[in-house]
Amino acid sequence: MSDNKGVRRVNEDLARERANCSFDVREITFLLDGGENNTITRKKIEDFTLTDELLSDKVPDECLSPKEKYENAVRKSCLFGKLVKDKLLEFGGLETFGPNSFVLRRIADAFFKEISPLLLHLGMFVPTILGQCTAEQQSEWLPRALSMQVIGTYAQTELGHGTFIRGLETTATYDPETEEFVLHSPTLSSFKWWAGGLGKTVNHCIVVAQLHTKGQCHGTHPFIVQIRDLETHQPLPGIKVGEIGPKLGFNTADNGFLGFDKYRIPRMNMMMKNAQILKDGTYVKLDRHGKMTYGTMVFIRVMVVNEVAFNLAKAATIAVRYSAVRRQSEKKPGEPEPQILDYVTQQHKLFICIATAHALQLTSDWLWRTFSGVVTDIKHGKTDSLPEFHALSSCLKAISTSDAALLIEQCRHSCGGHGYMMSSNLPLIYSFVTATRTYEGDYTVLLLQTARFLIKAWEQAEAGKPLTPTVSYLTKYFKDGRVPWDSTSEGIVNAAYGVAAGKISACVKSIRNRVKTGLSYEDAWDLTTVQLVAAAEAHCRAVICDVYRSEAVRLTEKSSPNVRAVMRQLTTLYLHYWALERIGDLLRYSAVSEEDVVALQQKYEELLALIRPDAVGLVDAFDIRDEILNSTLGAYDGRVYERLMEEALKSPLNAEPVNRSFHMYLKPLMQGKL
Ligand SMILES: CC/C=C\C/C=C\C/C=C\C/C=C\C/C=C\C/C=C/C(=O)SCCNC(=O)CCNC(=O)[C@H](O)C(C)(C)COP(=O)(O)OP(=O)(O)OC[C@H]1O[C@@H](n2cnc3c(N)ncnc32)[C@H](O)[C@@H]1OP(=O)(O)O
Ligand SMILES: Cc1cc2nc3c(=O)[nH]c(=O)nc-3n(C[C@H](O)[C@H](O)[C@H](O)COP(=O)(O)OP(=O)(O)OC[C@H]3O[C@@H](n4cnc5c(N)ncnc54)[C@H](O)[C@@H]3O)c2cc1C
Repeated sequence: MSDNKGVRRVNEDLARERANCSFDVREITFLLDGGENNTITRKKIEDFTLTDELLSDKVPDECLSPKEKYENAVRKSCLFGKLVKDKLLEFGGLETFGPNSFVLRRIADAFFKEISPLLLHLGMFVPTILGQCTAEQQSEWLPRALSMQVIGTYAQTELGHGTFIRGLETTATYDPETEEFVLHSPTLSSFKWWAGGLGKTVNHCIVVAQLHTKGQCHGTHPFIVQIRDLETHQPLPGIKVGEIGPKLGFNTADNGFLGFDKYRIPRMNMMMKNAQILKDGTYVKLDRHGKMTYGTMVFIRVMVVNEVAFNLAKAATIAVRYSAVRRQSEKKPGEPEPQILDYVTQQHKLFICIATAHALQLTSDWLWRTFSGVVTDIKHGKTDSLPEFHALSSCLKAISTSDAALLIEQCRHSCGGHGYMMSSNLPLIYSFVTATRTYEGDYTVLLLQTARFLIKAWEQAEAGKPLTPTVSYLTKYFKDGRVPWDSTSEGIVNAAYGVAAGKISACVKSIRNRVKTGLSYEDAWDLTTVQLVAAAEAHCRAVICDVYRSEAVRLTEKSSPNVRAVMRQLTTLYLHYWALERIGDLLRYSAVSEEDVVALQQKYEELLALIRPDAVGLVDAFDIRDEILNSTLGAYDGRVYERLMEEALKSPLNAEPVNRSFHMYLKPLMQGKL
């Protein structure tokens, strides 16, 4: 399925793997895409966007200077932006920012090895206009944003505060005389810091600031602010803006800083869907829930689960194909060197990556559907489902990003030395994904948000009150005592819920015991946070296991027997992997015995052997084109060594036989003349 344009010889081992695959690869591709029609549309979009003319880079990006890299990324962003503007919206209008945006994201990876400086424009500026503006404001800003007349970003985080939004220091003070807001950065720590594209690219940004009117502060609110002249691109008077410097990744995203010196914007530039300032400065709150201005963050947390699933699929594709091509060592004296994929330890490193990519993809699709329901509720004025959804999206964002980053690094390890090459693309995939664990809410902080919800849910269960769907298991496991053990998939999911319930119960006891000693509730909570994070993690793992298992069963109801078999092997592998990883928890909270543990391990190893012949087929089914994979190790044809050499020869250091540093430094050193 993947692109293998031109008739090039496919590596023999890969060809044999494909010939031996037990199922029709396309069938799984359709499942993962959400149906054959989606696959057809995606491929059509990929075919007309991924042309050599748009993508060709004479020198690899990683060999460019930071400035050249940025300029190349802007060039490609404009080509990509024009494509989106001219053609891609035909595929779904504004819906492009729904499910089809995943296709856009996928294609974007062929244009940018790192990040587009315009990612935040499409990823956060436009969604915030949709989520935080009134209809009137949307009609003013949306057409200009979608046609790229205004280019924006989302500037919330400051030098001094990222997590604690209520602690932001930038002020927006309303002046009824002129009907304007005065934006000001009172301290160094109040400078906006991090917003993608802010450093050099954008001319507008959404600024989150403390709103002051009539001598009162009403907390943080979003404002649309023009920061650069549309003609000259010079920063406007009262604006101090620049780029924050090199980072572990994201180096083409020109993340920026921004300070205001009593900078004025019109009253109507406050995004007024959830709160308004009347002309005379009266504050009108429209958000009955209180956290609706955090909506863009919730939206991105949902998107990020899909984002990391896709990136893990890329890493798994690279590592599995490479492991089928690479031969090393010998299993028995004198035997030919085996494919490294034949080492059971290699299978242990990699098959969990394939299964996790499926688990996260199916969970992400489910989360997106749940999110759409919440959005519909909100449109009808109902916000009751928001606390549960905030708890759910927070933990899924935290666990999916953390798992994906660890497993992508595992894919890199599994490729030995060549995995360390930038041309393998594994370092860039890792540097991108590891950032997702931090941005849009740090891992620990988000799990603690989920824990707040879980503790409240436990108290509700105690009081005999009804519980919302994702915590309804607490009623079942409310009583003390171990969860019965049953080694079926359903049994493992139940045990995972039992572990979560046991951990939540332990947290409640800890907090109460600490309060009994005279501590305040806040101090008791704080001292229990290590356990609370673990409880939220256990809850989230149970949800992922449950959703993955049930969605895989549902999706494969009409599949061919072989596809159903391999999909079942993967879900079972995933459940066994996590049961073994968390065996201490199971021993504490369930009735699992030592013999059961031995049986779990044995079954896990059997599953590795069963999946082995289908491993290449499974990663082919992700159907990620070579242009998107961008990898010397993972291309469809498996010409690994040829590609490594071709890329090495593009290094600027190979452009001349002798570098001038020889004459300037080495020779004088050799001759004792330095
Ligand atoms: C080509 C491309 C096309 C398309 C692209 C499409 C998609 C792109 C996909 C991915 C994007 C990729 C890349 C983007 C790259 C980088 C972007 C990065 C951007 C950023 O990072 S923006 C900054 C994000 N910042 C954060 O996330 C900060 C985290 N902090 C918080 O969220 C809050 O401060 C925190 C920690 C939740 C606490 O808030 P606060 O102190 O105000 O609240 P309390 O703790 O007191 O809680 C009060 C109460 O409120 C509840 N609550 C909190 N948050 C929410 C919420 N969001 N929704 C609902 N309820 C919430 C909380 O639970 C408490 O409830 P309780 O009292 O317990 O009942
Ligand atoms: C690549 C990248 C891109 C970004 N893009 C943007 C952007 O476009 N726009 C934007 O506004 N922001 C952006 N950010 C900022 C990002 O949202 C924040 O960095 C993130 O929310 C974490 O906040 P922080 O940096 O303040 O970390 P901190 O909160 O300072 O965290 C540091 C440590 O303290 C711990 N900690 C903090 N609070 C608590 C607590 N209450 N309980 C327990 N532990 C705690 C954390 O767990 C962490 O270990 C970006 C960040 C990165 C890395």
